[in-house]
Amino acid sequence: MTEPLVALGGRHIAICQKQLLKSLETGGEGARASACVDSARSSSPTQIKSTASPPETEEQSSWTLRYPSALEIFEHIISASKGKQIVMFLDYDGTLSPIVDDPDQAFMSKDMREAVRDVAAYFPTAIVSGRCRDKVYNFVRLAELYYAGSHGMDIKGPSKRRKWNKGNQAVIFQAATEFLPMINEVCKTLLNKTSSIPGAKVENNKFCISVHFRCVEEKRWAELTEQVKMVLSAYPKLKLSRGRKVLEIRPTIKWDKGKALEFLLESLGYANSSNVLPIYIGDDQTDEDAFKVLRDRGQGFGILVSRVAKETSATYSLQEPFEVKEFLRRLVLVERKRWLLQG
Ligand SMILES: O=P(O)(O)OC[C@H]1O[C@H](O[C@H]2O[C@H](CO)[C@@H](O)[C@H](O)[C@H]2O)[C@H](O)[C@@H](O)[C@@H]1O
Repeated sequence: MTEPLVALGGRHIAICQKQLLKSLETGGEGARASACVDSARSSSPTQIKSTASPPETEEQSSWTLRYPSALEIFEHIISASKGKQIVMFLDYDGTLSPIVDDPDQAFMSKDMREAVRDVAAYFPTAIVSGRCRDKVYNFVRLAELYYAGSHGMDIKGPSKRRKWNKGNQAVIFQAATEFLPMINEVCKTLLNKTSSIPGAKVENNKFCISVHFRCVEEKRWAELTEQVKMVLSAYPKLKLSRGRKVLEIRPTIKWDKGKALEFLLESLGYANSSNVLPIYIGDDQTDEDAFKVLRDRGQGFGILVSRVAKETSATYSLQEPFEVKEFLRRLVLVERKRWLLQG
């Protein structure tokens, strides 16, 4: 199992995750409870006005002790990757692009695109998103990546040739095609039922649907949730979960971002390999399925992007997309150096 590290005053100490959780029991519980209370509101602050970091609370520092910054323990990640092929999995919203009010305006920066392009030159790289695959492709626009849209239910290989693929443009996996008519029908009904709630937005993500409430007055959140639940009561084959100020509707099939990660590792020939180090970076509830898969495999690292303390199955953390970019850049620098040294 890949051993996590804890950063203490700049020093890094390998520590068993269970011991650490036990030693932090009191602080951990507090973090869990308040993370729950604050989830909808603070898991996704509407706008962050200042770039200055507020002083760290006790809760926050015990959380970063449990889930150290992937930038601080960077050298540990590098030594764990020696002799192994890193495979990079990246969520989109809140990971590569900052969270914004309008989902259609969630662009990634030019710098971030460059960082992802560089990473993909050295490591097989996949975007795993709740969005519909075409939409997330239009934001990222890199043909050398794998794309898993609709929370991993719609996977396509790179159209640009890399040494680990055959330039296969065909859709390589769709887990929920029989749900398409149902999703379209529910989408229409939801558009109609939520039209009286200002700010509500229904997004058709092909095999799933997002109902956004980021721009809805807080006093109407419950009403919107009730409307959605009412519509869904006629569709027992669809389930509801919650993301960052969004209600996510998905088929009840046993397929999620974790399954997509396993599917992609298998497609790359790493199903039972110990020579692989998968790294999954994500910020949202649906990314937890992928973090759990890595934890259960005892392989690789899940990195949660969050400014606030949250219960997670990830091993490490990063605070925001800017830090994700730094992490990707540093990985590329190290790999470039390795290649140069190998001649
Ligand atoms: O798996 P992801 O790539 O993280 O997608 C999850 C959802 O992300 C988008 O919504 C979130 O980002 C929006 C733009 O910043 C924001 O306005 C919204 O409040 C967030 O929940 C996307 O629009 C959804 O379809 C995805 O399911």
